[in-house]
Amino acid sequence: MQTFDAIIIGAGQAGPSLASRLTEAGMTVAFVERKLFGGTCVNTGCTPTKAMVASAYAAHTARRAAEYGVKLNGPVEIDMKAVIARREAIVAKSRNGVENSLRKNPRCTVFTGTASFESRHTVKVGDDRLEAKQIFLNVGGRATIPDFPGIHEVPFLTNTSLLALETLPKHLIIVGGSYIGIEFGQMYRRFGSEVTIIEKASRLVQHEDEDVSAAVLDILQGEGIHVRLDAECISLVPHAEGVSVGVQCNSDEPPSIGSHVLLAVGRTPNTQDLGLDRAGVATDERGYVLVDDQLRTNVEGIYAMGDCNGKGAFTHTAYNDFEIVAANLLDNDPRRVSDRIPCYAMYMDPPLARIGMNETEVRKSGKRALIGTRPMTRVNRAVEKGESLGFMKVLVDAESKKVLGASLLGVGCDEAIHCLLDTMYAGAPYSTVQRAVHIHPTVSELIPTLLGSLKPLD
Ligand SMILES: Cc1cc2nc3c(=O)[nH]c(=O)nc-3n(C[C@H](O)[C@H](O)[C@H](O)COP(=O)(O)OP(=O)(O)OC[C@H]3O[C@@H](n4cnc5c(N)ncnc54)[C@H](O)[C@@H]3O)c2cc1C
Ligand SMILES: NC(=O)c1ccc[n+]([C@@H]2O[C@H](COP(=O)([O-])OP(=O)(O)OC[C@H]3O[C@@H](n4cnc5c(N)ncnc54)[C@H](O)[C@@H]3O)[C@@H](O)[C@H]2O)c1
Repeated sequence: MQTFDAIIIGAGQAGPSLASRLTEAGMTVAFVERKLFGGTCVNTGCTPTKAMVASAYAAHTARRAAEYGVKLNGPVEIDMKAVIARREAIVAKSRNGVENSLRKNPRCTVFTGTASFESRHTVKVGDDRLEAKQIFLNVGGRATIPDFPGIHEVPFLTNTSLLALETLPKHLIIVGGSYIGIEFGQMYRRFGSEVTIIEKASRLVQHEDEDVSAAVLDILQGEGIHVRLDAECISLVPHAEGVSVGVQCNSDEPPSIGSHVLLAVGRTPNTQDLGLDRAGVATDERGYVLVDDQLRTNVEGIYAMGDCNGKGAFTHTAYNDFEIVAANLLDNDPRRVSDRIPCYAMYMDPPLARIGMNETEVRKSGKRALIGTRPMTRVNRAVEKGESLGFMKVLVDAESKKVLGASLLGVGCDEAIHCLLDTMYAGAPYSTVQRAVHIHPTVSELIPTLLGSLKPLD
């Protein structure tokens, strides 16, 4: 048995930073990772996809070159091997950075393998048995593999295996019309694949407002992506061209025939092989570790951070979990999950940025509110760049005058939205941003104008 002050399981977005803080505070740490340092975001999530989104954007802009008065001496061609090499160079730098910082840390001992609990304070990794009073879980999640009829008869792809594909799919069928489906769908369309997105809801990104879903659909269809909605019953059958994806059980709607199928229907937490029952750690029915507002599980000394606790599903929420745990344990600062304001972006082009409540949620809440909307065609910078698709929408509490939330779909909106987000964190009224002088020409400069257009939400 090897004894440490702490054991951290999983090198995702929270664990490595926590290892640093704990060892700086003089503690000894056993760090366990079974596969790739940096976890999902670095290896199979944010970093590789955003690197490929950048390549796809370059291809898209090159195809539009003539609109900008730029001549190309031939059609735009994609070199997938070069796209992948660029992506992998970016990923490797990040992954190696995380791994090296852990291995170089003299107070941190790295174990490679799958960790599972033997009891509340002991964990097994291969032949090693580790013991600590404090144990931190940062085990993340993986693509959900639904139990579709025929699923085991076709070679389906997930976000991980698609990244390993070196050739361009002739026709990529994507099941799931949310973040992963849309980001990959637009990217592969721009690389030259035919793409069909199949979604069971009656609209794409169903958790967004209807006008946002409609604008996203328009943009994707405008690039030649086929979208099939209300797909209630997916089935998979091998086909001479690859795979046939049935969408309905009770009607004779034709299936979609493609060369490859990507499953993008959500994530499953990596908690089933952790032996949580042997430690007595409680999970919900989907396998997410139950935690309180300071990320403590029901067992003293065991904490869960990142996607595996179901309180967030993003890199920034996983990192914030590290900050919360470190602040409570080391800084005598009672930070809490409930202090954070929901925020995220979907990296289609143009990006969709979201903070706080959307219009549907505000209406449901019954709050008296003000709403402002503006099309991106009113943003000079977007027009000058030739990228004026999308719109901005902001909601404000009619009484407190504080920003309730915003949905910004447009070029640069993933950055511009932070002036509203920071106003929310500051607890300041919307007039603070409305009166701020923003730089011309930027996308952010339309936000004061947007706030000047607020009207009662009827
Ligand atoms: C395609 C895709 C694109 C994404 N894009 C974005 C984006 O643009 N922005 C954003 O904010 N989020 C994005 N996300 C989500 C983001 O990747 C995750 O929210 C984030 O990585 C969660 O981090 P984590 O620390 O919870 O766990 P992870 O990063 O998943 O890390 C968990 C680690 O634990 C290890 N592990 C698991 N079980 C064990 C065990 N028993 N023993 C030892 N090690 C174990 C795993 O190998 C892994 O390395 C994306 C996700 C995907 C799939
Ligand atoms: N930009 C980002 O921050 C980013 C990018 C990619 C992924 N992510 C993270 O990864 C997670 C997973 O993303 P995701 O897109 O796989 O999941 P998701 O849960 O966001 O969306 C899944 C989609 O699949 C649909 N679906 C579910 N079952 C279906 C079925 N049987 N047939 C057809 N459609 C079905 C759902 O209606 C939904 O639209 C997200 O929650 C997000 O946190 C984030």
